[in-house]
Amino acid sequence: MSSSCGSSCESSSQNSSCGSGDARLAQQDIAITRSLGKIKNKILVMSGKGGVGKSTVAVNLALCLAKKGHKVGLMDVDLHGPDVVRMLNLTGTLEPPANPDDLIPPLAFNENLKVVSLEYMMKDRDDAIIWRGPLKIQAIRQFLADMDWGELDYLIVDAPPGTGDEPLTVAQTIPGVQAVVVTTPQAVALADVRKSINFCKAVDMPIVGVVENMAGFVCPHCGETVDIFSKGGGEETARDFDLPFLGRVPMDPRVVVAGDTGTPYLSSNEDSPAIKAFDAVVTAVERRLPPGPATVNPFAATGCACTSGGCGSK
Ligand SMILES: Nc1ncnc2c1ncn2[C@@H]1O[C@H](COP(=O)(O)OP(=O)(O)OP(=O)(O)O)[C@@H](O)[C@H]1O
Repeated sequence: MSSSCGSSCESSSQNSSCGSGDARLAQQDIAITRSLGKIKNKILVMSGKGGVGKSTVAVNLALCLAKKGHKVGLMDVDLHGPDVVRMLNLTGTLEPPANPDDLIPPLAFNENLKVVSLEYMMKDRDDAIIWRGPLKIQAIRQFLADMDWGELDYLIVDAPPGTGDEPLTVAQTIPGVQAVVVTTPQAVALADVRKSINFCKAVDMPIVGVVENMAGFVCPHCGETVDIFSKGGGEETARDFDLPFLGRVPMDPRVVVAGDTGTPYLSSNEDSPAIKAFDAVVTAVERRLPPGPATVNPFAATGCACTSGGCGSK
């Protein structure tokens, strides 16, 4: 990647003490704005707690939007557990451009979906990244500056759980980014999701809405729903914070198999409760963030970005 400051800056932070640090950051900000300039909607998928299905939601959100004909980018900034490449069974590598000053084209999953993962920075898939915050921040910024996304309706960013360096960097670096918050319905996850919501408020990142994942298991034999992780907590939290509830996705063993084998469930044409649920979530996202001109804060002017006018949310 075309870093302009060489290795002496590698351990620098956003507030670098390197003599040319401020100028370099300003230059990088310009590069990021240019790289993301033709993207209408940027969505950070985040969760308070690990393992609630954030990457699954990010991947399926991207796939479903692409399936509906939108131009979509998917970026995995989970340095410690990048799963997107595996979930999509992407085998290619990022090719450096012929001219080092040119931007790097992301991998194409299909004609509507482009993908980039920080996993491509690792020599070996099983290598562990052992980096402190400043390096992570710099890596994400560099990736944002160097990618050639072109025109997109949606850029979906998958960040690690919690409110650490990665989501913070995304929130502070990507202009107009908005959050989709994923949770499971049980109390321990909900306690953490409230932190995520408060994080969004603190960094002034609008929230598109809350998704409740793993919301009940539909028995394939009798069709009865078993609420393994309790019920309705995500919707209740959304209501408590006056946020749109985007929908609930049930547990489905096929989602696990799909993620493990890299054969995305959403690209199948099955008519299952999980697929219908993902579809409903995507429709809710499309309604709140139409693939038209970008809006920086859809909640600021009218209190509600819902184009149907019927959601009742603030
Ligand atoms: N609706 C679902 N039904 C069944 N399994 C699911 C569902 N959603 C996610 N999973 C499974 O749960 C596991 C964790 O999901 P995922 O990796 O998406 O979570 P995460 O929140 O991104 O995790 P991490 O904290 O590691 O980033 C995966 O095996 C995934 O296939």
